[in-house]
Amino acid sequence: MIHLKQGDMLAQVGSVVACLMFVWAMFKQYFPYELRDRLEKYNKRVFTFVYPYIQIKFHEFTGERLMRSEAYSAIETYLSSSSSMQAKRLKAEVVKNNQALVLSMDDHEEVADEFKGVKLWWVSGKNAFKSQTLSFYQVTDEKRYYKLKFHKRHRDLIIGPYLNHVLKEGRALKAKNRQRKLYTNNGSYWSHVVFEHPATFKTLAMEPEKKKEIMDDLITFSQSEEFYQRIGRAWKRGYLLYGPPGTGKSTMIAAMANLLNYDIYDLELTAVKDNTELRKLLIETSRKSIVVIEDIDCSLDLTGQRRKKKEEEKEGDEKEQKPKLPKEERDSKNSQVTLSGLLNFIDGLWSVCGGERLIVFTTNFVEKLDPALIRKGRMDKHIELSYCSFEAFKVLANNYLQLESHQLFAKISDLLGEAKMTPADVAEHLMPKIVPGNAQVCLESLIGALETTKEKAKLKAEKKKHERRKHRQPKRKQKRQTTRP
Ligand SMILES: Nc1ncnc2c1ncn2[C@@H]1O[C@H](COP(=O)(O)OP(=O)(O)OP(=O)(O)O)[C@@H](O)[C@H]1O
Ligand SMILES: [Mg+2]
Repeated sequence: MIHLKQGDMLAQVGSVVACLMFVWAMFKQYFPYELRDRLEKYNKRVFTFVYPYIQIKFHEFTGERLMRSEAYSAIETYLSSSSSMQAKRLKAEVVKNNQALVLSMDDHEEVADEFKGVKLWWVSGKNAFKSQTLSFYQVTDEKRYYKLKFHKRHRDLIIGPYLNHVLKEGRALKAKNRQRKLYTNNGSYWSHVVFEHPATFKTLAMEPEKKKEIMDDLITFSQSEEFYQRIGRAWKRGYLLYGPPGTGKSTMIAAMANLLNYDIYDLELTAVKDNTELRKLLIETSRKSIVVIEDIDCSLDLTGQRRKKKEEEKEGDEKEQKPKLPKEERDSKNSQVTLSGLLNFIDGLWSVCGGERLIVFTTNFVEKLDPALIRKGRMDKHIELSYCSFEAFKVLANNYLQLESHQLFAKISDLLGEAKMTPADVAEHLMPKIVPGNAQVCLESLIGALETTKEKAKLKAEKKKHERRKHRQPKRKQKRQTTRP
């Protein structure tokens, strides 16, 4: 970006022309009708000849409800890098939990930009209005805007590719700088806290190849805006994380958010009254977000409702032409989130919202879920998080004890092959408790726990076998008695 005085000159030429236009508007009524018409016709030509520049204004607040314009805020961020070099008066804002400072140009400053060899100018301005409200103090409303100026011969380049470039760069910078949030819903309203979970894929205990595959999948997804647009599909991807408690499903969601810089929306379905509320909540999610429904099997009777609905439809067919209930009555009967409501939103709603979104379901019992809910296309990737393998243990040992290898690793490797222990339980033993940093004590404690688990599993299996045999014996006796003459 470069700074040019030409922008000031343009403004001056512009104001002279504007004055002339004003004078013309005041006095044109004194001209004879025919002459006025002819002059009016040439007026525009003269104006564009003298001042061949186009101006576009981007207001900070738009719409009836005066929402902060997304374009304005993207431009503000985009210009922050150039304005800190060019503008003389700057505004400073602290972002990312007081860890970074972002500078943007103050009001009535001007910076120049260049795109594909074409020069253009951005001016920041504000209009001040006296507020209508009665108050002891005089209140003024300030309406800020950015004005973009460029030569009319570059109209197509600027309105198309350049503005796209500005919005894209601005959004990307904003995503990088912003403080991420964890949202939870209370009924149909989201409330949020700052999201600062330290989990990353590096600290996630999992087989390296599986981890790499998931990370690649996520990164590919986040870079595929054009691909999704080309194939005409909403830019979203569904993940189903399943496995026993304590195997890292929630930890993986935090790692996903940290990898992609997304907000997390932890959706409590049981607190959502009906499909309308569900739709409202989902429309309000940000452009880069992960919508999480934990323990989907417990969230609602999602599995049953579909079946019930099918049965109702069947009954309806049988009874044929039964008079329909009025709409309100029908709605009040269905005033709960249904499986079909959830499926509709996964399939259709996001296609109109734009932005990149992940939807993640977690469950301890994948077999309980309705196949329609988790079919490919809805839940694109099914990831099983299971008991701790030796590879996963090595990650935990590195995280907790900063150990790459140890003489006890071989024994632990054997035991992990025979005993089922979750990463959460393994991690519990790796917390230095007695002597901080004493790896030997931690590893021995883990070996003790693994041996106990193995022993317990063995006893359980034997007990089961015994019970099965006991169960079979009376049946055999019964059979013999019935077959005797
Ligand atoms: N794969 C893992 N890698 C690293 N830490 C893990 C892993 N699995 C579990 N942990 C540790 O165990 C704790 C519990 O894990 P987490 O909450 O992610 O389990 P979960 O699978 O979501 O369990 P639930 O099904 O009960 O919700 C975490 O705080 C984390 O420290
Ligand atoms: Mg969990």
